Amino acid sequence: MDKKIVVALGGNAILTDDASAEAQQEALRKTAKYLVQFVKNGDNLVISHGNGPQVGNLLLQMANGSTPKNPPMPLDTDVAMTQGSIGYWMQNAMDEVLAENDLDKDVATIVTQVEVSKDDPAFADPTKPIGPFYSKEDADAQKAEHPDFTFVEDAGRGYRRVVPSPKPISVKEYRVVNHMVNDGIIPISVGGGGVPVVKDGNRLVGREAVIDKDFASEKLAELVGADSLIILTAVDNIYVNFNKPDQKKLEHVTIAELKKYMDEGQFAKGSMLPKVQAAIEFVENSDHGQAVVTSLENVGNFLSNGSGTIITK
Ligand SMILES: Nc1ncnc2c1ncn2[C@@H]1O[C@H](COP(=O)(O)OP(=O)(O)O)[C@@H](O)[C@H]1O
Ligand SMILES: NC(=O)OP(=O)(O)O
Repeated sequence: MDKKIVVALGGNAILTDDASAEAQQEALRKTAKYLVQFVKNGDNLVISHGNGPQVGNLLLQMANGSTPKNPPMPLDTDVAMTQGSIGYWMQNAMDEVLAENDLDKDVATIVTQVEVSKDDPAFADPTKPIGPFYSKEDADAQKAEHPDFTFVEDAGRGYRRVVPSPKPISVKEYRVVNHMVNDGIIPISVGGGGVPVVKDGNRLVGREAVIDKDFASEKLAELVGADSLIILTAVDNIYVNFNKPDQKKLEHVTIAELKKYMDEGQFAKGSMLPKVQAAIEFVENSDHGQAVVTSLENVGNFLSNGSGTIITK
């Protein structure tokens, strides 16, 4: 009750297999029905979300339709555009579900800039998958057309374009987010990991990259002094020996235990590993905070009986 919580939404909260606006809005209406349970519980929500599929699709759309007079926009601007579109869908869905539940609350999206280092080694080593999956042949054909693009095989599901993903240092608008949440408003912030910017004197200059939304959510949770960082994904729990006959669900786990499992290589790079790293960082850097990894569908159980993976000091 009355806790400040940052909830990071995974890909399945927005996009299933249909990338139309209508289908994503429908998915977000379902998501909002789960999120409203936190509001009913008396928690003060800050919502964040990913944008990997959407920002990659936007780049493709712009590449296909661009002319010299109507040029494609750079990736930092594309991240801001997806913050706007997904934020609009999300706040619209939340408004509807809050009204259905007779909850008088405002929801608003903040275009959020996230500071990164210009020297982050990630700029020279693209790792963040965006956009659609390709067959090997299609990825090779794209590479021939755009030699500067990098494609990698993504967890046995096909090939995807990858872009740099620098680590967040700070969230420019965190005080705005904090004012809003302290005033009872539900902010949607660091969407798509936030717009990557580097400091140049008084200017913040956009950089072409996509920040991991779990890391950006962690940084925001730290900066607003959240009680919990809740990472919602497609599984109810983190597992050790995931998808093996002897897989074991983690329920209450300390950061020391989680680090040991991480060192054993239990968490897949690019999927569960960043969530585990973000959870550890939040718990380590906050006085009293806990991190939770669970699914949207399990939010009710988490609130009633604490089911999910709960990470504490
Ligand atoms: N050890 C693990 N425990 C639980 N899930 C894991 C583990 N390793 C990999 N995963 C996979 O990671 C997925 C979450 O990552 P991903 O789909 O990239 O996240 P997001 O929800 O942010 O889009 C889970 O749905 C699961 O399939
Ligand atoms: N920016 C980001 O982390 O997006 P996804 O979660 O969709 O990959």
